[in-house]
Amino acid sequence: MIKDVNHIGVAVKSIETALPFYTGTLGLTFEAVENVESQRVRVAFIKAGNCKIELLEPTSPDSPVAKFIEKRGEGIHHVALSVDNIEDRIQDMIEKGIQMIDSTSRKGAGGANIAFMHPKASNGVLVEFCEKAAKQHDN
Ligand SMILES: C[C@@H](C(=O)O)C(=O)SCCNC(=O)CCNC(=O)[C@H](O)C(C)(C)COP(=O)(O)OP(=O)(O)OC[C@H]1O[C@@H](n2cnc3c(N)ncnc32)[C@H](O)[C@@H]1OP(=O)(O)O
Ligand SMILES: [Co+2]
Repeated sequence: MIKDVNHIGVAVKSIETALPFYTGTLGLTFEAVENVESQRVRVAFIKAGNCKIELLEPTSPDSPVAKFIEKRGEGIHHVALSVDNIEDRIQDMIEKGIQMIDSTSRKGAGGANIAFMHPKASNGVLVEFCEKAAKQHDN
């Protein structure tokens, strides 16, 4: 089942430069920063009620986020939806003819299982399915 919006990914050139706007100007709470090697990004999570903003800073020039910034500049990169049973959700999409970038889940930030849908399949929006690691609590 698709439950709610887990986070909004925002591509930034530098977390250090971008963070003060979210924490200082907007007054939101910084949660954690983490290197996600498999995606070649450093991420910072900022709590916004029940949702999060995920700042994505590329750690390699050929990473998806670096390519995105080069083509489109900084900005909203993806919408992550919380799901139960991610492998079933992926299969369901594939059966419905939706182009998934990941046909099985990968490890994302905080040990979550994640999978991306191609933006061409979802009106130009990169959608991430996100299944929380067993240890994580709800938000
Ligand atoms: C840490 C983790 C977590 O939350 O736990 C994360 O979020 S990691 C977040 C970072 N990881 C990822 O994004 C992994 C999944 N993404 C990818 O595999 C890639 O970025 C693709 C989405 C397949 C695009 O790669 P590709 O090499 O095809 O690049 P490309 O520049 O040629 O893009 C092909 C077409 O997709 C569009 N496109 C590219 N990135 C897009 C995005 N974020 N949102 C909407 N459209 C996008 C391009 O403008 C282009 O459209 P036109 O053809 O019209 O010009
Ligand atoms: Co994400």
